[in-house]
Amino acid sequence: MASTTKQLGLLSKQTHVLNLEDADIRYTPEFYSTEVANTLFDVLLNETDWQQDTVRVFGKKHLAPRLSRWVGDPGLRYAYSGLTMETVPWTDTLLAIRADAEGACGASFNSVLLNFYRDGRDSNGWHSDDEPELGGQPQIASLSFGAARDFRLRHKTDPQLKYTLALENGSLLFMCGPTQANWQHHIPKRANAGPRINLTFRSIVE
Ligand SMILES: O=C(O)CCC(=O)C(=O)O
Ligand SMILES: [Fe+2]
Repeated sequence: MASTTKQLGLLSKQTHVLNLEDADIRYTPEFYSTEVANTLFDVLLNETDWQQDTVRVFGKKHLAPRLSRWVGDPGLRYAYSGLTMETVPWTDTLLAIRADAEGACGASFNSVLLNFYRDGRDSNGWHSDDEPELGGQPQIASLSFGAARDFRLRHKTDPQLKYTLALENGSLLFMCGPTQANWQHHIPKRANAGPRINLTFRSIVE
Protein backbone atom coordinates (compact mmCIF):
# COMPACT_ATOMS: atom_id res chain seq x y z
CA MET A 1 0.00 0.00 0.00
CA ALA A 2 2.49 2.54 -1.16
CA SER A 3 0.29 5.27 -2.55
CA THR A 4 -1.56 7.39 -0.06
CA THR A 5 -4.46 7.92 -2.42
CA LYS A 6 -4.83 4.34 -3.59
CA GLN A 7 -8.37 3.05 -3.28
CA LEU A 8 -8.46 -0.17 -1.28
CA GLY A 9 -11.01 -2.06 -3.34
CA LEU A 10 -14.05 0.02 -2.46
CA LEU A 11 -17.44 -1.38 -3.26
CA SER A 12 -20.07 1.14 -4.19
CA LYS A 13 -22.57 -0.21 -1.68
CA GLN A 14 -25.62 1.41 -0.27
CA THR A 15 -25.42 3.92 2.53
CA HIS A 16 -28.29 3.92 5.03
CA VAL A 17 -29.23 7.15 6.75
CA LEU A 18 -30.34 6.33 10.30
CA ASN A 19 -33.73 7.74 11.09
CA LEU A 20 -32.79 9.33 14.43
CA GLU A 21 -33.88 12.67 15.82
CA ASP A 22 -31.24 15.31 16.54
CA ALA A 23 -28.60 13.24 14.75
CA ASP A 24 -26.98 12.74 11.37
CA ILE A 25 -25.61 9.21 11.12
CA ARG A 26 -24.97 7.22 7.95
CA TYR A 27 -24.01 3.56 7.77
CA THR A 28 -22.36 1.80 4.82
CA PRO A 29 -22.18 -1.93 5.67
CA GLU A 30 -19.87 -3.15 2.90
CA PHE A 31 -17.62 -0.15 2.49
CA TYR A 32 -14.78 -2.65 2.02
CA SER A 33 -15.23 -6.17 0.71
CA THR A 34 -14.79 -8.95 3.28
CA GLU A 35 -11.51 -9.93 1.64
CA VAL A 36 -10.04 -6.41 1.81
CA ALA A 37 -11.40 -5.89 5.33
CA ASN A 38 -9.79 -9.14 6.53
CA THR A 39 -6.45 -8.09 5.06
CA LEU A 40 -6.70 -4.65 6.66
CA PHE A 41 -7.50 -6.24 10.03
CA ASP A 42 -4.29 -8.29 9.87
CA VAL A 43 -2.16 -5.36 8.70
CA LEU A 44 -3.55 -2.97 11.34
CA LEU A 45 -3.15 -5.57 14.07
CA ASN A 46 0.51 -6.10 13.22
CA GLU A 47 1.54 -2.56 12.32
CA THR A 48 0.15 -0.90 15.45
CA ASP A 49 2.07 -0.46 18.69
CA TRP A 50 -1.02 -1.11 20.82
CA GLN A 51 -1.19 0.38 24.30
CA GLN A 52 -3.54 -0.02 27.21
CA ASP A 53 -4.39 3.50 28.28
CA THR A 54 -5.48 4.66 31.69
CA VAL A 55 -8.88 6.31 31.77
CA ARG A 56 -10.48 8.31 34.54
CA VAL A 57 -14.01 7.34 35.52
CA PHE A 58 -15.61 9.44 38.28
CA GLY A 59 -12.14 10.63 39.29
CA LYS A 60 -10.68 7.13 39.61
CA LYS A 61 -8.01 5.76 37.30
CA HIS A 62 -8.62 2.46 35.52
CA LEU A 63 -7.00 0.54 32.72
CA ALA A 64 -9.14 0.97 29.60
CA PRO A 65 -11.01 -2.25 28.67
CA ARG A 66 -9.38 -2.32 25.21
CA LEU A 67 -6.06 -1.40 23.56
CA SER A 68 -5.64 1.78 21.57
CA ARG A 69 -3.35 4.20 19.76
CA TRP A 70 -3.65 7.83 18.59
CA VAL A 71 -2.29 8.59 15.14
CA GLY A 72 -2.28 12.00 13.52
CA ASP A 73 -0.53 14.97 12.03
CA PRO A 74 2.67 16.03 13.86
CA GLY A 75 2.21 18.03 17.04
CA LEU A 76 -1.48 17.35 17.54
CA ARG A 77 -2.57 16.85 21.12
CA TYR A 78 -5.84 15.53 22.36
CA ALA A 79 -7.34 15.60 25.84
CA TYR A 80 -9.30 12.43 26.50
CA SER A 81 -10.68 11.03 29.74
CA GLY A 82 -8.63 13.54 31.72
CA LEU A 83 -5.36 12.72 29.94
CA THR A 84 -3.48 14.55 27.21
CA MET A 85 -2.40 12.22 24.47
CA GLU A 86 0.12 12.92 21.73
CA THR A 87 -0.35 11.40 18.33
CA VAL A 88 2.13 9.12 16.56
CA PRO A 89 2.77 9.38 12.79
CA TRP A 90 0.57 8.05 10.00
CA THR A 91 1.35 4.76 8.29
CA ASP A 92 0.72 4.22 4.56
CA THR A 93 -2.14 1.87 5.47
CA LEU A 94 -3.87 4.48 7.61
CA LEU A 95 -3.34 7.21 5.00
CA ALA A 96 -4.96 5.01 2.35
CA ILE A 97 -7.97 4.26 4.59
CA ARG A 98 -8.21 7.96 5.48
CA ALA A 99 -8.33 8.88 1.78
CA ASP A 100 -11.17 6.40 1.24
CA ALA A 101 -13.10 7.72 4.26
CA GLU A 102 -12.57 11.36 3.28
CA GLY A 103 -13.80 10.63 -0.24
CA ALA A 104 -16.92 8.85 0.98
CA CYS A 105 -17.77 11.34 3.73
CA GLY A 106 -16.79 14.59 2.05
CA ALA A 107 -14.86 15.54 5.17
CA SER A 108 -11.19 15.84 6.12
CA PHE A 109 -9.51 14.20 9.09
CA ASN A 110 -6.18 14.98 10.75
CA SER A 111 -6.15 12.18 13.32
CA VAL A 112 -7.46 8.71 14.04
CA LEU A 113 -8.05 6.79 17.25
CA LEU A 114 -7.42 3.07 16.78
CA ASN A 115 -9.19 0.72 19.18
CA PHE A 116 -8.50 -2.99 19.49
CA TYR A 117 -11.17 -5.07 21.24
CA ARG A 118 -9.25 -8.26 21.93
CA ASP A 119 -12.39 -10.29 22.58
CA GLY A 120 -15.95 -9.87 23.84
CA ARG A 121 -14.75 -8.82 27.31
CA ASP A 122 -13.32 -5.62 25.84
CA SER A 123 -15.74 -2.70 25.57
CA ASN A 124 -16.18 1.06 25.37
CA GLY A 125 -18.30 2.94 27.93
CA TRP A 126 -21.08 5.45 27.26
CA HIS A 127 -19.67 8.73 25.89
CA SER A 128 -20.00 11.39 23.23
CA ASP A 129 -17.06 12.46 21.12
CA ASP A 130 -17.70 16.08 21.99
CA GLU A 131 -14.36 17.34 23.29
CA PRO A 132 -13.91 21.05 22.52
CA GLU A 133 -10.98 20.35 20.19
CA LEU A 134 -13.35 18.50 17.84
CA GLY A 135 -15.31 21.70 17.21
CA GLY A 136 -19.04 22.38 17.50
CA GLN A 137 -20.26 19.70 15.08
CA PRO A 138 -17.67 16.91 15.10
CA GLN A 139 -17.40 14.80 11.96
CA ILE A 140 -16.35 11.25 12.79
CA ALA A 141 -15.76 8.39 10.36
CA SER A 142 -15.73 5.02 12.10
CA LEU A 143 -14.39 1.96 10.27
CA SER A 144 -14.74 -1.55 11.66
CA PHE A 145 -12.67 -4.67 10.95
CA GLY A 146 -13.07 -8.16 12.36
CA ALA A 147 -15.89 -9.37 14.60
CA ALA A 148 -19.18 -7.47 14.39
CA ARG A 149 -20.04 -5.69 17.63
CA ASP A 150 -23.17 -3.88 18.72
CA PHE A 151 -22.97 -0.09 18.71
CA ARG A 152 -25.58 1.33 21.05
CA LEU A 153 -26.87 4.88 20.92
CA ARG A 154 -28.94 6.79 23.46
CA HIS A 155 -30.31 10.31 23.40
CA LYS A 156 -28.91 12.55 26.13
CA THR A 157 -32.22 14.00 27.28
CA ASP A 158 -34.98 11.71 25.98
CA PRO A 159 -34.52 8.21 27.46
CA GLN A 160 -37.10 6.78 25.05
CA LEU A 161 -34.77 7.40 22.14
CA LYS A 162 -32.26 4.61 21.70
CA TYR A 163 -30.92 2.54 18.87
CA THR A 164 -28.57 -0.42 18.36
CA LEU A 165 -26.80 -1.44 15.21
CA ALA A 166 -24.16 -4.09 14.61
CA LEU A 167 -20.99 -2.64 13.11
CA GLU A 168 -19.88 -5.24 10.60
CA ASN A 169 -16.50 -6.17 9.15
CA GLY A 170 -15.57 -3.60 6.48
CA SER A 171 -18.28 -1.11 7.45
CA LEU A 172 -18.19 2.69 7.60
CA LEU A 173 -20.28 4.68 10.07
CA PHE A 174 -20.25 8.46 9.61
CA MET A 175 -21.51 10.69 12.43
CA CYS A 176 -21.80 14.41 11.89
CA GLY A 177 -23.97 17.50 12.47
CA PRO A 178 -25.66 17.58 15.91
CA THR A 179 -25.04 13.87 16.69
CA GLN A 180 -22.38 14.24 19.40
CA ALA A 181 -24.22 17.12 21.07
CA ASN A 182 -27.39 15.05 21.49
CA TRP A 183 -26.43 11.39 21.66
CA GLN A 184 -24.04 9.08 23.47
CA HIS A 185 -22.74 5.75 22.18
CA HIS A 186 -21.06 2.64 23.57
CA ILE A 187 -19.82 -0.83 22.73
CA PRO A 188 -21.10 -3.33 25.31
CA LYS A 189 -19.29 -6.52 26.27
CA ARG A 190 -20.40 -9.57 24.30
CA ALA A 191 -19.69 -13.16 25.32
CA ASN A 192 -17.71 -15.10 22.72
CA ALA A 193 -17.04 -12.17 20.37
CA GLY A 194 -13.85 -12.46 18.35
CA PRO A 195 -11.23 -9.72 17.95
CA ARG A 196 -12.21 -6.39 16.39
CA ILE A 197 -10.36 -3.24 15.34
CA ASN A 198 -12.18 0.09 15.03
CA LEU A 199 -10.76 3.31 13.64
CA THR A 200 -12.41 6.65 14.37
CA PHE A 201 -11.08 9.39 12.10
CA ARG A 202 -11.56 12.90 13.50
CA SER A 203 -10.48 16.44 12.87
CA ILE A 204 -8.90 18.26 15.77
CA VAL A 205 -9.16 22.04 15.46
CA GLU A 206 -6.39 23.87 17.30
O1 LIG B 1 -15.47 0.84 18.63
C1 LIG B 1 -16.33 1.58 18.20
O2 LIG B 1 -17.06 1.28 17.26
C2 LIG B 1 -16.57 2.93 18.83
C3 LIG B 1 -15.31 3.61 19.27
C4 LIG B 1 -15.61 4.94 19.86
O3 LIG B 1 -16.72 5.27 20.16
C5 LIG B 1 -14.53 5.89 20.09
O4 LIG B 1 -13.36 5.54 19.91
O5 LIG B 1 -14.82 7.04 20.43
FE1 LIG C 1 -16.84 7.40 20.42
